[in-house]
Amino acid sequence: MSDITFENVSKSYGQQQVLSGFNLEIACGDFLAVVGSSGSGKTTILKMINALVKPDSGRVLIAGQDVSDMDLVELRRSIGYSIQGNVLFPHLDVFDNIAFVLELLGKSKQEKAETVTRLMEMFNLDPSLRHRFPHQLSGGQAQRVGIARAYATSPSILLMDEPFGAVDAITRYQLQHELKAWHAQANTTIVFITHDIREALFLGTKVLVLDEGEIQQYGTGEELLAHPANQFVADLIRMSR
Ligand SMILES: Nc1ncnc2c1ncn2[C@@H]1O[C@H](COP(=O)(O)OP(=O)(O)OP(=O)(O)O)[C@@H](O)[C@H]1O
Repeated sequence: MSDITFENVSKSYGQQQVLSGFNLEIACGDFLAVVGSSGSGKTTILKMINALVKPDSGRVLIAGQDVSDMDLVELRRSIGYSIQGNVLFPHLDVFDNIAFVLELLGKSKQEKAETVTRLMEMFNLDPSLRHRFPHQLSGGQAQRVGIARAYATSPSILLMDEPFGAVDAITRYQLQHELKAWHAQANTTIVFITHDIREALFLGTKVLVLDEGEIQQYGTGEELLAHPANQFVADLIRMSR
């Protein structure tokens, strides 16, 4: 497991400043749910952790090491990345989608088979789905395959950008419960982006409320519910009821 630190990070896209002097400490093994309005900088923060976006100034550290000094292949291997919607390779079946990175790493046939079997069990995918193609899966199954693929190398950090945004309410509910139960017994730090404060409060061991690149509140769900730091957080929580 690794802790993640943002140290005085600033980021602009052209004229638009998204983050300015941003500081954040994410502890090992936490499930951090980041919630905030559209355009508040959530995805920018997430992508800085796996160096898809680079800060203009300041540093992002994983276990004390600046990500910009790390080997990109190593870095991305140690960080799983799961995003919303249709992310599977359409021409590969479930097995090959999940085994994709293992194949790149040159793992043996047996190792791939064992890992895929374990991951399918872990993420509640029936073995009969092994040779289905993405278009033959339900939205929930496809999302589970996407998460299994992101977790194929047993990364110590899993980044999830609205992974349940594209599925129906019942599937979303199931996936939320499965993910929460799985995290409770996994040695993985999760950073999970959502628009939904209810989802954030349910899943997060910590919740970060963001607005226009500024942290409005950072604490446990209980802390947010009992002591909203400002009107923005109070309004957000009112919406969840
Ligand atoms: N590559 C880019 N080029 C230019 N502007 C960008 C780029 N990426 C993001 N932005 C802008 O930066 C701001 C923050 O974007 P970001 O994706 O981090 O927000 P977000 O909170 O994840 O939004 P959403 O919830 O809508 O996905 C937005 O105004 C967005 O339009």
